[in-house]
Amino acid sequence: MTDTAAEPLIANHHRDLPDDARDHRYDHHDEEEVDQEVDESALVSPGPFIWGLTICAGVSGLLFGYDTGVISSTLVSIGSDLSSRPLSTFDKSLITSCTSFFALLASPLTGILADQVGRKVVILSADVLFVLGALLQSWTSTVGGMIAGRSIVGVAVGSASFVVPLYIGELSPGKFRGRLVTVSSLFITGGQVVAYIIGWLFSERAGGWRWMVGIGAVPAAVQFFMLFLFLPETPRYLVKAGRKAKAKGVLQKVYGEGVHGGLVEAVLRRVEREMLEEEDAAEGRGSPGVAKSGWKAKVEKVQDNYAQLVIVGGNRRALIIACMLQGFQQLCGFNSLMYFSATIFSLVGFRSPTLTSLSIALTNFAFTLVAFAYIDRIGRRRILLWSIPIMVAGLALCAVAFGFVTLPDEEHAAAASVGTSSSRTWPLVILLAMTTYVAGYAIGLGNVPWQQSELFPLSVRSLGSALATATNWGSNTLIGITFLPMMELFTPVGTFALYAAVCVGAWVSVWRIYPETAGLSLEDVGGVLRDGFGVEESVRRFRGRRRGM
Ligand SMILES: O[C@H]1[C@H](O)[C@@H](O)[C@H](O)[C@@H](O)[C@H]1O
Repeated sequence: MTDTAAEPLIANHHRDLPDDARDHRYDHHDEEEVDQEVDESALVSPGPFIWGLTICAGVSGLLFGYDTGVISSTLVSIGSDLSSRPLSTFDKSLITSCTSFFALLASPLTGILADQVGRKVVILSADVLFVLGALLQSWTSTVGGMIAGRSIVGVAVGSASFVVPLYIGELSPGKFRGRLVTVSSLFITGGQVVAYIIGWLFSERAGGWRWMVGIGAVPAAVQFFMLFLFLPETPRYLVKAGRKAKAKGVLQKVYGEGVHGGLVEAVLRRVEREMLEEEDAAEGRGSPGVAKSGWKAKVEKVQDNYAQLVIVGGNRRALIIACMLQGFQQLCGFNSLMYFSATIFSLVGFRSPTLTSLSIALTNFAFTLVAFAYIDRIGRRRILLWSIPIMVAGLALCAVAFGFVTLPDEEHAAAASVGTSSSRTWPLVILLAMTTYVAGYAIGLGNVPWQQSELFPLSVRSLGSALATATNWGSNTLIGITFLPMMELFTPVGTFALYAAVCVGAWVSVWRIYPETAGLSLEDVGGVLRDGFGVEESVRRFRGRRRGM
C-alpha cells in the first residue's frame, strides 16, 4: 500500500478541517493548536520528581552497560574454573554472543508485554532476571551454566534496553526529554566504565570472576524495591489503560502541582486526543479487538499493531528511522572496541592493554556527558550531523595508522615490544584515532538512537521501539561475530576503512530522512512524519522554537 493510500486511516482527526487545511501538516491551525496546548516554555528545569525517577529507572542502563562490559575481563580470568578445563574459543564466543542473541529475541516479545501489562512491570521483571542471571553465573561450575546465566541476562538486557528510554520518554516534559533519555545512556556508558574497573580489580584474584559477574545482582535488587515502592506507571500508559485519574496525578507531580496546572490538562487532552484518533482510525480499518475483549482479541490486536507499524505511512517512516539509527549505532563498529580493544592494544604493543582500553570506556562516558548537556539545545539531527564526521576522521586515521604497524600473531602479542621509534609512534596514533572516534560516537550515534520511542504514536510506541531495539541487538551480534574474522580477512586497515564507510552511509541517511524532534511533545512528533519525513519543515520549526526559548 502506498503512503497516501494509508493516510485516511490515520488522518481521521482532520475530518472536520477544511480540505486545504487537511493537506498541510504545518498549517496555522495545527501550529496554533500545538503551541497553545502544550507550551512548555515556562518550565525551567525537570524538577526533583522527574530527576528521581529518571535516575532510578536509569539503573537498568547501568546493569546493561555493566553486564555487556564485564564479559571481556571475565573470560580472561575464568581459567579452568568451568567444567574443569580451559575455555575453548567456541565456549568463549558462545558465552559472549548468547547475551546479545537473547536480547535480540527478548525485545520484540517484551514490546508486546509493555503494552499489555505496563512499562513498569517490564522493568521489574528485567530486574528479577538480572538478579537470577548474575547469581547463576557466579555460582555455576560448568560452561553450560555460564551460558544459561548469560542468556538470562540477555533477556533482561534486551527488555531493559528498550523499555527504560520508553519509560523516561513517556514521563518527561518534551522540553527536557532528550536530556533525560540521555541519562540512561550515561548509565550504560558509566556501567561499562565500572565493569572495566571491577574487571581490572578482581582479575588477579582466584575466583575473582565470580565477584565480577555476581555484583550485578546488587543494583538490580535495589532498583526493584525502589521501583516497586515509589515509581509510578507512565501517564501515557495509564491513559491507554483507562486510568485517567491516576495519569493526571502523575502528570501533576511531573509538572509540579499547582504550578503548571494548565499544562497537565493540556498534555492529558493531547494524549486522549491521540488515543481517540487512533481508535477512530482502527474502527475505520475494521481492526480487531476494538470492541471485543478476551485473549483472542488481544492476539488479533497485537497482530494488527504489527501490521499498522508497516502499513500506516507515519508509523512505517518512524520504524525506518528508528531501525536505521539503531543499525548504524552498531554497524559503525563501536562495540568491537568495547569487546576487543584490549586484544587490539596488546597486538599493537601496549604494555597495559586493559588499562589502555579503560580509556576507551572513559572517553565514551565523558563525551556522553557532552551529549547530555547539549542534545536538547543543539537538536538530535544536528548533533548527529556534527559528530559523525568526527567518527569518520577517527576511523580513517586509525586505518592509515594500522598500515604502518606490523602485527604479531595473537599468541605472540605478549612478547610484542614498543622498541623501535616507528612502533612507538603509530600505536599512540592508533590510540588517539580510536579516542577521537569514540568521542564522536558518544556525542551522537551512541545515544541519539535511544530517543527512538518519541518517533512512534502511543498505539505502536512500545512495539516500534522494541523492533528498533531488536535491530540494535541483531547488528550488535553481527559485529561481535565478524570483527575478528574481518581483521584477518580484510586486515585492520580494511576493517576500519569499512567502518568509516558505514559512518559515511549513516551521515547521508540522517541528512536525508531524520527530522528534528527536539522540544516537541510526544503527541506532536507524529505530525512531523505523517506525510513524509518532514525534514526541512521540522528543522525550520526547531529554529523557530529555539528563537522563542
Ligand atoms: O548506547 C549504548 C552505548 O553507546 C554503549 O557504549 C554501547 O556499548 C551500546 O551498544 C550502545 O547501545
